[in-house]
This record gives sequence, structure tokens and C-alpha cells, in this order.
Amino acid sequence: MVARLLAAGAREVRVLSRDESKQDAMRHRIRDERVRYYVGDVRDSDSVVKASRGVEYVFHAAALKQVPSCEFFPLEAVRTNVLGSANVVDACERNGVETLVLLSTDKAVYPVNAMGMTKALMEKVGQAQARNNPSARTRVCCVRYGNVMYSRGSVIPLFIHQIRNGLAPTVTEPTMTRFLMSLSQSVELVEHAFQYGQPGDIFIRKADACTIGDLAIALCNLFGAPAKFEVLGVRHGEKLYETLASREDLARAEDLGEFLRVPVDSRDLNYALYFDEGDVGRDHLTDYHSHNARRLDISEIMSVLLTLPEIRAELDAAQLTPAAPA
Ligand SMILES: O=c1ccn([C@@H]2O[C@H](COP(=O)(O)OP(=O)(O)O[C@H]3O[C@H](CO)[C@@H](O)[C@H](O)[C@H]3O)[C@@H](O)[C@H]2O)c(=O)[nH]1
Repeated sequence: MVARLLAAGAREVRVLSRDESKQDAMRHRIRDERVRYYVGDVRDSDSVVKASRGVEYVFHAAALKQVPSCEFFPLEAVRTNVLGSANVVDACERNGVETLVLLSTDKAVYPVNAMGMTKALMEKVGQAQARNNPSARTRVCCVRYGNVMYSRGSVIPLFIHQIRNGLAPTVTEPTMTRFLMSLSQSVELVEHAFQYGQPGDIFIRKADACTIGDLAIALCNLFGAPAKFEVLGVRHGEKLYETLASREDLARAEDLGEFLRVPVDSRDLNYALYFDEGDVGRDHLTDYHSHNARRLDISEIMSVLLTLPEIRAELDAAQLTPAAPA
């Protein structure tokens, strides 16, 4: 996102995060005087207010995002994902920020784990700001997407590490499905919300899905390893499939081709006014989830993986020419 903003000619980009070491690594990688680094924490309102003073646009990606660790420390997830996000919303309004985009996840839909529940509440905090303050200075909207391939701490780099060290990848449950998105697709979704979002909108990117067993085999094939994996069993708080849009979302959604736009339910608390009309339009019986989305087969997964620069770099490092997808 920072790279895209710089390329688009931003005068200044501020990065607020807790980890000075990651900031230092980024400073060396990006080498651009327009990037300013602020050490702080979304849990500390003061640090967010200071970092967002004089800022026009804010992209809020700070989160506790590992499902199993949020299960063990749910209050930590509440502090960062819910209260921290509320601090960001408040700081933006206070400083007259024009647009705030909140980054959410498919795990926020019908959530079963603390990570998803806290992200769902973050969506609610953003939407309540839009609904309760029609004259708000800040336009708040949300994006929701599935797994970003090769993101830090996720399963693809783990499988590659295992395969490159001669180990069989450890698959939790082979039939489990996930939506697959590239980093650039997720950034495009954020940019779309930033450009076109109305207050309280949630934008969803449609995506293809695959089973984790097929993903492991596709990576074994690419790295020339035997096509086999070890089965671990489902981890704490995990779902067999993820839902990008609920049937309730779909009843209100506008189909934009690659994206769905779910506008905020802008009725006020005076429900009597709506008694005659009711909440019409709930004609969707199915959700949009990773079991009923388009399913990639092993050779399609291999082709998708080969489009990622990170996978190409891993193959180069292993001095491998990729096996052609069958
Ligand atoms: O050793 C492992 C670790 C994970 N998995 C599976 O791989 C899939 C993906 O796991 P992981 O990469 O850890 O991602 P998720 O737990 O699905 O969560 C990621 O994807 C979400 C979007 O759905 C984001 O919101 C989260 O921040 C991000 O961590 C899941 O089915 C896991 O069960 C394995 O099979 N073996």
C-alpha cells in the first residue's frame, strides 16, 4: 500500500506501528524521504491522534490476526481489533481526516473465533460511525477479503519452508477450503473502497477458492517434492470454510462485477417507522463462501502460485525451474 501511494504521488506517507525493527527494515527497503515512521499503538489513543494530525487519508490494517493466538488471548484481540479500531475512528474524526478505510476479513462473517468476532465488531464500529454521524467529517468504509497468499505467518510460506527442508507439509484438514487472493488484488480492493466508498460501505472482492490439501500438493509439485502431506487436525477456532458475504449482506449488496458493495443499513432505532415496510429483499438463501465459490484444481492453483513474485523468488532460491502445471 505504501509503495502504491508513493507511486501515485503522495506528498507524505506516515506509517504508524509498534515494531521499530520492522519499520527499520521497511526504511531500508523503501528509501523514500516522503515516508515518515511513527512508533505507537492503536491501543494508545494519544499515539493515533498525534500520528493522524494533518493527514487526509488513513488505511487501518493494524490487527491481531492469528486465529489460534486470539483464541488463547481474546481480550488482547478486543483491545487491538475493537478498541484500537475505535481509537482510529475517533482520531480520524477529531483530526478531520477525509477518508478512513478499515481492513476486515471473511472470518468476520458468522464468526466462531475471537479473531473473527473482534473484526466483526470493528466493522460495526466503523458502520455505527457512518450511521450515527451523518455530518461526520470522516468518510469511513470497510473492505473484507480472504486469505492473502504468502502473507506473513500464513500457510504458504510455512509449507514452502517445510518442503524445502525435506519435510512433508503439515495440513490441518485436507478438505478445508479458503479463498485465495494476491497481495495486489487486496490492495486493489482497498483502493476501490477509497475511491468509491460511501460512508459505512463494506466492499468485498470476489475470489476463487481451493482446498488446503490441493494447495499442499500444488506446492509439492512446484518444488519437485513427493506429492504427500501430514494431517494435523483442525486448530483452535478454525472453520471448515470461510464466508465472504452472508445471505443478509447479499440481500442488500450491489454486484459490481469483481467486487460486491454492501451498503450500511441506515435505518435508525425508531423501528416503528419501518413496521409497514419491514426489511424487504431477504431473498438470498445462500451465503457466498469458500465451499460454493469457484474451486481451483491443483494445476490451476499451481498457475496462480506462479504469478506471485514471492513464489518465483523461492523457486529461484531453491534453484528450481517450476514444473509446468498439468
Ligand atoms: O500448519 C498449517 C497451518 C495452517 N493450515 C491451514 O491453512 C489454511 C490457512 O491458514 P493460515 O494461512 O494460517 O490462515 P487463516 O488461519 O485462514 O487466516 C488468515 O487468513 C484470514 C482471512 O481468512 C486473515 O484474516 C488472517 O489474518 C490470516 O491469518 C487454514 O485452513 C489452516 O487450517 C494448515 O493446513 N497447516
